[in-house]
Amino acid sequence: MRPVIVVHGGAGRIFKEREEGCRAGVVRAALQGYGVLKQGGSALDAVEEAVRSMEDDPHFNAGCGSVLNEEGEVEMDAIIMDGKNLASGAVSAVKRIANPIKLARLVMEKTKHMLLTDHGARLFAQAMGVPEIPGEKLITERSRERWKKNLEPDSNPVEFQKDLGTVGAVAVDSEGNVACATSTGGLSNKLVGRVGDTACIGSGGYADNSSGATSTTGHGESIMKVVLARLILYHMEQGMSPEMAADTALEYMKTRVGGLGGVIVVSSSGEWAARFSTKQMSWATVKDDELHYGIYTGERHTKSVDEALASESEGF
Ligand SMILES: CC(C)C[C@H](NC(=O)C[C@H](N)C(=O)O)C(=O)O
Repeated sequence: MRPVIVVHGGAGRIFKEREEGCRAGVVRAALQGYGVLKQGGSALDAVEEAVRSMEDDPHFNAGCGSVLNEEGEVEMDAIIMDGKNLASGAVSAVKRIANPIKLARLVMEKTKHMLLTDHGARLFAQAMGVPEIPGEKLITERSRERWKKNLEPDSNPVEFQKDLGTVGAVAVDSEGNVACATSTGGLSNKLVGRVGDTACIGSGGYADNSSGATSTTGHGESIMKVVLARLILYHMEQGMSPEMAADTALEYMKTRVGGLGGVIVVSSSGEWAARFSTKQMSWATVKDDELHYGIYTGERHTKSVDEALASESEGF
């Protein structure tokens, strides 16, 4: 089996100033995840690495760069899932850690549970020796400015949720195992304690070797209503291609509950798709040593991995 990785850096509107940073960020994440797969690493290791890379990148709404809740704090959700045995781990409303995706993986591997939240997740992180960092380290100038602007009485709630950047990855490895990972700061100026789709199995992501893996982004409450990630895999089980399944599920979410979003999909046989009903979604994929990436509908750049790695080391 030839390995494949697909990543996204969030759906919605991406403002011009952030476009290049997003393209570079998803490309870097895809190349890093692919590097893991090429060295014989598992799909699980690859999606964790790709998501970790984007959590560390302040251009995205995950880890450093997360949006703030109504009280001006970062609260993050993340999930990881192994298509081999349907094991998964998630955390919700976690604060003051650099990489929620790593904590989600620890929940999967070191507990009998699947989702830990807030205070309990914090105790678990301490027990696992995950360092606590000052909350300010996760807050960028951009997210602070956005939060302040959203608090103004004449602010427009539609503008609140533009240009965010949730992150996710799906992969299939050389043994044919699939995995997914998703991480987010959620929605801007959300209520304290709001948990979105990202932490919820079947909504923010799902992975099953018998069909494939998917990671989602978009309006979380809509994604949860239609259980978007699992819905896509259901359509694939019924015989649809990843692209058709993604489009059908996104269309259903739009017509049934008026929600917009984006998804990345890989099938166990290595077919992939990156589809969205929003204006934009940053995405990148590597298959057969070829990198593809884009942001707008119909935009697709292609480079060989060698060429991409060379421009990476020159600073992209
Ligand atoms: C408004 C949307 C289109 C922007 C998108 N947000 C999420 O994916 C949030 C995540 N699903 C949640 O609800 O917690 C983004 O961050 O790019």
